[in-house]
Amino acid sequence: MADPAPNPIYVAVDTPDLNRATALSAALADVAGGIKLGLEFFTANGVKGVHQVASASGLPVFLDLKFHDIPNTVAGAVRAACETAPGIVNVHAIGGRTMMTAAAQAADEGARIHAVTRPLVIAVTVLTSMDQTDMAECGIVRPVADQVRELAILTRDSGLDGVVCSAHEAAMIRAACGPDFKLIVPGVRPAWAATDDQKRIMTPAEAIAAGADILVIGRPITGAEDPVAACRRILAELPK
Ligand SMILES: O=c1ccn([C@@H]2O[C@H](COP(=O)(O)O)[C@@H](O)[C@H]2O)c(=O)[nH]1
Repeated sequence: MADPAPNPIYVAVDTPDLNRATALSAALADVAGGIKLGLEFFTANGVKGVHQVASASGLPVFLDLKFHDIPNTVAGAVRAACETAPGIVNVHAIGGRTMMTAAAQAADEGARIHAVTRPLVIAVTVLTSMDQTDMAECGIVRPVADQVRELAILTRDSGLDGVVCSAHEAAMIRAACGPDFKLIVPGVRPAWAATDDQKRIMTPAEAIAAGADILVIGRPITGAEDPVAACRRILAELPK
């Protein structure tokens, strides 16, 4: 019999509170596919905090620090991040080809230095909290989808493993970058959840149908009265 599809839900545990993050991650161990730790958690708790959450849940960790700096600095950050044994690390695609290539090479080196499995290296295209108006204010006036497409192709050509994008661009990137290119999709909102600051959103079922490999979902789960029940409810909404 074929292996069942992996649980695609990575819960964004966005809190500076190590005890809360640890308890939440442990509670979600049976209903989530992974834990996503970002800037808020890492700034407060660092490498030790990541180890604590990872061992509490036993789930893979997406270390979402979105590095964007000169190539040498990003490479050093990716090498250092490997100490946390993350399943996924990421950079901003807008940092360009040389920076992304350096990040990919640094993941090889970091995995060797820290004797861990090499993490996937992913690039953020355009943040899901931004729409056409936000982009225009930053001087980017072409359609968001065109910007995302060009950055996704640059990411693939730089040797990275995939991108962070909204579900709106998932099918287009899948067609442009191929079946093995990982599509990690935040900005996911069940019909019953608030939109918050996300602008390019889709429901979990729509995002999977569009081709997402991983759904990053935070507040609809972590802000719920019963986060485990909320995660289960989302899981039940996904196509079987
Ligand atoms: O384009 C992006 C890239 C990263 N994120 C991160 O995903 C989660 C989403 O949390 P919600 O509470 O479900 O909105 C959050 O940690 C962001 O930093 C993103 O939203 N969009």
